[in-house]
Amino acid sequence: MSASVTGPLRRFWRVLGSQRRWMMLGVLVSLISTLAGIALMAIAGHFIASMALAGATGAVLNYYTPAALIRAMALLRTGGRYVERLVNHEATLRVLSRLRLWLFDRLLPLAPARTGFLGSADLFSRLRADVDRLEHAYLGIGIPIVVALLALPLVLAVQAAYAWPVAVLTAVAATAAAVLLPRWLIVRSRAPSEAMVRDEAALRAEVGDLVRGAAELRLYGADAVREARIHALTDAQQMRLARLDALQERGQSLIPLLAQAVAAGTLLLGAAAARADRLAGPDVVMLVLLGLAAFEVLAVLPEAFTRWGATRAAAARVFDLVDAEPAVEDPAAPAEPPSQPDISLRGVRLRYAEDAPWALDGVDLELPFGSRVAVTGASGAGKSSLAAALLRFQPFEGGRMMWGGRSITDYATDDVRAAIAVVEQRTHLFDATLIENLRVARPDATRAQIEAAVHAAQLSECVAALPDGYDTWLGEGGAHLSGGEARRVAIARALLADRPILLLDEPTEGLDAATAQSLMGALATLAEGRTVLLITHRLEGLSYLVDRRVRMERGRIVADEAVASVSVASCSDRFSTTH
Ligand SMILES: Nc1ncnc2c1ncn2[C@@H]1O[C@H](COP(=O)(O)OP(=O)(O)OP(=O)(O)O)[C@@H](O)[C@H]1O
Repeated sequence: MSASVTGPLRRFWRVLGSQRRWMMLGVLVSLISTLAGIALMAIAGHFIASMALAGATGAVLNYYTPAALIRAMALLRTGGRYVERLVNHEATLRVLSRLRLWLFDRLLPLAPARTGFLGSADLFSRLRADVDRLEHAYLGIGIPIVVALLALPLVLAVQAAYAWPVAVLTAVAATAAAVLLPRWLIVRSRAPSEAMVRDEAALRAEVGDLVRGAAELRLYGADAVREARIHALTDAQQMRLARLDALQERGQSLIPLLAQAVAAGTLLLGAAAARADRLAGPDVVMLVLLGLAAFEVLAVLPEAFTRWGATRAAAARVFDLVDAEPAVEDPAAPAEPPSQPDISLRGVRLRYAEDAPWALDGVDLELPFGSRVAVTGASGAGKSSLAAALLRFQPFEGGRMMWGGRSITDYATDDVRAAIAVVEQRTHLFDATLIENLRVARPDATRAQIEAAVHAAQLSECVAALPDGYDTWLGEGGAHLSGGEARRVAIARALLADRPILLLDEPTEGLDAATAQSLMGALATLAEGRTVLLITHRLEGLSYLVDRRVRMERGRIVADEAVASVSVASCSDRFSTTH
């Protein structure tokens, strides 16, 4: 089979690592039980024919040996099937967990710069549906094909030992069933299978969008258009499924035809050999049954090969994803993180594609440890790009960026990120309990540390009002919290993480003026003793956090000025005065 047909699947095999041992054990047990089934049929046929012949001729027959063999094969087949289930169940679970962990390990360094181009639906589809398909490759494709390829030569060898023309006949028909038919099926099923895998993600995205945007669509009367698109995609998928089913059925109906032809041919050849005294009557029966049993093993191949195209497409999509290079690579020997992360940018340039305009076009900025600077500017000025460069999510191309007196490129990206706490407008809250959401920032935080952070973020009252306190489930995206409360959770996280640099990206955007005002104390407490980099369109209402302001325009810093200090009672001050 050509490399383009097997390539992604071969790579998938290599990814499985030590789990391959379980898969090979599964194949071995399946092979044993399959061979036991074939032998059972052949020996039983031989035995019954011999008994009939002995009855007719009055000859003496040793039936102890065949009877014992039949019993042994029956036990081996039944026991084998049972063990096969157990081993293959274990192997499938191991394959799935190995694949998911492998995929997550490779995806994490790519986020967000390299995974952002995929919609969440597409990413989810690759993580779920494509990996599920690969998991089924083992049971649905691997086992049937490998067992058929290993069992067939053994059947042929036994046939050849009795009558080589019968073995040749079976081999020719088996080649048609095991090589030509699969080739035809793979070629014919490739286009619909690949389209099916691709459209699955599109369908998921459409349905997700329809559900999330249902109110908007209804309001503007646009739901019919969306529904029509979903219907069209569903119909196309149904048609492809029907095409694949028809192909599989056509393939499957050919196998019994070939089996019958082999049985008839074997009978003719066997009868001729029996007449010439080269073969006994019961041997002919055994050969016919051996041929039929061999074709039973081949009968599952059409299904396996029609699945091949979709599985190969799924493997290709998964590899496509993980083969993306991380946007920023770690150095081979990262430097030790500095004790004091002073930041200095000189002529830093950044763009998102080779032919894209510069998002940062020669930025000079000094941020010694403890400085408190606001970066302002209109939409598209380059504020978020500055943050992305600092967080090492995006590489910068020109100039230099120093971190604690050394080039930032000398440090591992994770070490740089570990020094920065981020509070942004859209902090992600997980569909989990409040305490789990807080522990994201510090998995080993003690209860006392969590309570202190919650207190400083002025979230205590909210926690007390929640039905299960810290164990309250927050819902998808923190749906059960108000915007202000969600922002306080983000602040509590940043307090727990306790990092020297604080990056605030529009920390009060989207909140009403009163809620934004009520966050002042918590934000002021969070900012205490750290470098503060505040990214905002408007400094109004946030100037208490900074003492300097730089203004950006088209990727450059065009103004750098002091901000009159505004003092805000920090959370700790407030609490000390009220107690
Ligand atoms: N992920 C991205 N891919 C391609 N271009 C991008 C990306 N992010 C930003 N840009 C482009 O880079 C330029 C600077 O955008 P950036 O988001 O840094 O500005 P901003 O000042 O943060 O704007 P806003 O306040 O609206 O977030 C813009 O032209 C923008 O279109």
